[in-house]
Amino acid sequence: MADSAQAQELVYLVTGGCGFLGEHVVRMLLQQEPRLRELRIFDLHLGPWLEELKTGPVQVTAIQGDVTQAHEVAAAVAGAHVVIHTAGLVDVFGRASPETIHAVNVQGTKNVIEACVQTGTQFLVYTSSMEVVGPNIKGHPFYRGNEDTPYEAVHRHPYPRSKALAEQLVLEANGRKGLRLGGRLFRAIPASVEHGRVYVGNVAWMHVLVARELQERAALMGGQVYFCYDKSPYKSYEDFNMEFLGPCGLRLVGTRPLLPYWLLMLLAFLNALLQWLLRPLLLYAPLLNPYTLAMANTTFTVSTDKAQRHFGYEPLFSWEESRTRTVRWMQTMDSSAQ
Ligand SMILES: NC(=O)c1ccc[n+]([C@@H]2O[C@H](COP(=O)([O-])OP(=O)(O)OC[C@H]3O[C@@H](n4cnc5c(N)ncnc54)[C@H](O)[C@@H]3O)[C@@H](O)[C@H]2O)c1
Ligand SMILES: C[C@@H](CO)CCC[C@@H](C)[C@H]1CC[C@H]2[C@@H]3[C@H](O)C=C4C[C@@H](O)CC[C@]4(C)[C@H]3CC[C@]12C
Repeated sequence: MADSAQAQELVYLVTGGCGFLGEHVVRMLLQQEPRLRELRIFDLHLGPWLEELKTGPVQVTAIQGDVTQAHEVAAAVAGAHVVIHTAGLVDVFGRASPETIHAVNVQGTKNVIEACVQTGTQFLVYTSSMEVVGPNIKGHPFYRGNEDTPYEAVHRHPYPRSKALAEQLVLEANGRKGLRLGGRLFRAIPASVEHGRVYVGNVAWMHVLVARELQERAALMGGQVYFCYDKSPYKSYEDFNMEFLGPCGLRLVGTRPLLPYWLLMLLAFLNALLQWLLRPLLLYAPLLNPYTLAMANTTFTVSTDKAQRHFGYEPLFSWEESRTRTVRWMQTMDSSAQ
């Protein structure tokens, strides 16, 4: 728990607070934000683990709600000093309709912004996504770029489109008055295709830090975009995954893709066709579709220190700690699944 020497007077709201990132943000706030008086956790699905948080000095308020419902959002936001908006629908597999993705990611964000404006919450931190930038539909690589690197962001897929629209809304609102195994995997992606990954604990820490520093440095930080980053190595999507799957007993076969790209693309399109044909009967949402294959085969990594320069961000977890914690998390997930 955070040091209680400082006055506890702040009310934080975390939307999507029971999600993968949201839970880390919630726990990080309780550990790292000494000024916290109340922590509101707003989510469509509340987790049972929230109960264990209610024994500490900070008032933890669980709110079951839907960001697409403006009145529910307004009620949750009212009186909060800071809102960290992570609630979102992450779907590149075709599980949800484009309309649903838009309703949650765009309209939901609109509702959060309007609630902040209407109830006078000055500080809003929004969790965007690398896909707001790319890879674009032309497959242009983004090689170790930063927030200022020019890149033609062109999207047709519902998820990146929704994230780009939502991010734009947030930026436009800035300044508004009145916001295991022993298996083998067969390489399918060239090892040379770098993909950016960041440990969730460092992403959560960056959210907490930016929310705190934004209150003191609004002139500098307001309206800014910050890439999340840490010391995670630059690797292909599959090689990076092996950092965690290897210790769990899996092995990646092949130094080069075992199947030619055209065959993977054919399989991806067959999956998309099957998804379309089966939709009236059942939800078929495989990992491999034209969009995910293009994502996995397009170099997209960042190299920046903007967050360090603007608000002193340094990753809280080293690469070694991040890897150890992730492997441990995977092993607990595997044992609970058995
Ligand atoms: N996981 C990633 O790799 C990644 C990378 C970049 C950005 N993001 C962004 O981070 C945010 C969190 O992603 P995550 O990986 O934790 O996903 P997640 O699915 O684990 O968490 C999302 C949370 O939002 C909640 N939610 C969904 N719809 C809601 C609604 N209508 N009303 C209220 N709550 C709702 C879900 O119940 C869930 O708890 C998202 O905005 C996502 O776009 C995720
Ligand atoms: C072709 C397969 C052989 O192994 C590999 C398919 C991998 C894909 C399922 C993933 C490749 C890139 C991933 C996405 C990327 O890491 C960034 C994302 C942004 C974030 O906002 C949400 C998750 C995701 C879209 C992520 C999803 C999984 C991939 C497409």
